[in-house]
Amino acid sequence: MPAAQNTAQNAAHSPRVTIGVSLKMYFGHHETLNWARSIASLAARHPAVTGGTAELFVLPAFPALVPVTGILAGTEVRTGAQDLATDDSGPYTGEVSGAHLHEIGARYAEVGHAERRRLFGEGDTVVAAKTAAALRNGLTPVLCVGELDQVAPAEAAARTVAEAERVLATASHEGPLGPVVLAYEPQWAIGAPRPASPDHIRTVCESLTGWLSTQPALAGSRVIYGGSAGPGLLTQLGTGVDGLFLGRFAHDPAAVGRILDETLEGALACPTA
Ligand SMILES: O=C(CO)COP(=O)(O)O
Repeated sequence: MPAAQNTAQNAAHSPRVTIGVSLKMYFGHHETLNWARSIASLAARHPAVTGGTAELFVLPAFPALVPVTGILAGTEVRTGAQDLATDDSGPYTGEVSGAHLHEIGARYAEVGHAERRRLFGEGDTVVAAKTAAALRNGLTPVLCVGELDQVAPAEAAARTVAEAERVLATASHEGPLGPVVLAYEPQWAIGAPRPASPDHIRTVCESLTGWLSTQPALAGSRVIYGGSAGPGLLTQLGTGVDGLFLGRFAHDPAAVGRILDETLEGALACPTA
């Protein structure tokens, strides 16, 4: 397909910027619902969302998924879970299956976050099994990848592409792959005062995008950056990344509004097919 036609099709079918928010375990229940109401009202009127320049997804805690999905119904904002089980039903105390999540309206499931790897001992095998569980249940995996220690951008890119390749190759043994959101989150930049440098982020995200372009089974995937991301970063990044994965800096809905404003500024482009 000629490049111009391909670009035109992307513009027609996929929003240019993907903005995800994980609330982690920061908010109580009522705080979560109030935040979701603010995001619903923002999304209903913000031209980036209503005009399709930005797509927004939010990942609340499990108990808030049903009410938050209800609050956001009628907007273009989708919801998802911060985790899911490797299996679809059975004796797995405390777990929530992908089938259950899809049934209640979730459309995304986060897997492989650094906090789950570090605090809950999840390794590549579990992350791959959860990725496969999301895909077979109609959920888009938000697969977090990223180097542990701060290293040079080229080394970070090599490690991160290798991680994505490893996890997705293992997931492919369980079933067909499909579009994923690859969330590049350098582990050292999570919960930090500031994000990785724009040069670092661009180098790694462009490598991930380049690798994805060689993987037809993952066509339609996106590459977003997370790790102390907030207002101003998209503008600094310009091209080379498909969006952001927000944590603390989305707690103030006004900050989400400022980030959506940035998606309208025109300097951003979507390099991912
Ligand atoms: O881990 C993150 C998103 O999943 C990033 O969190 P912070 O932006 O709070 O560092």
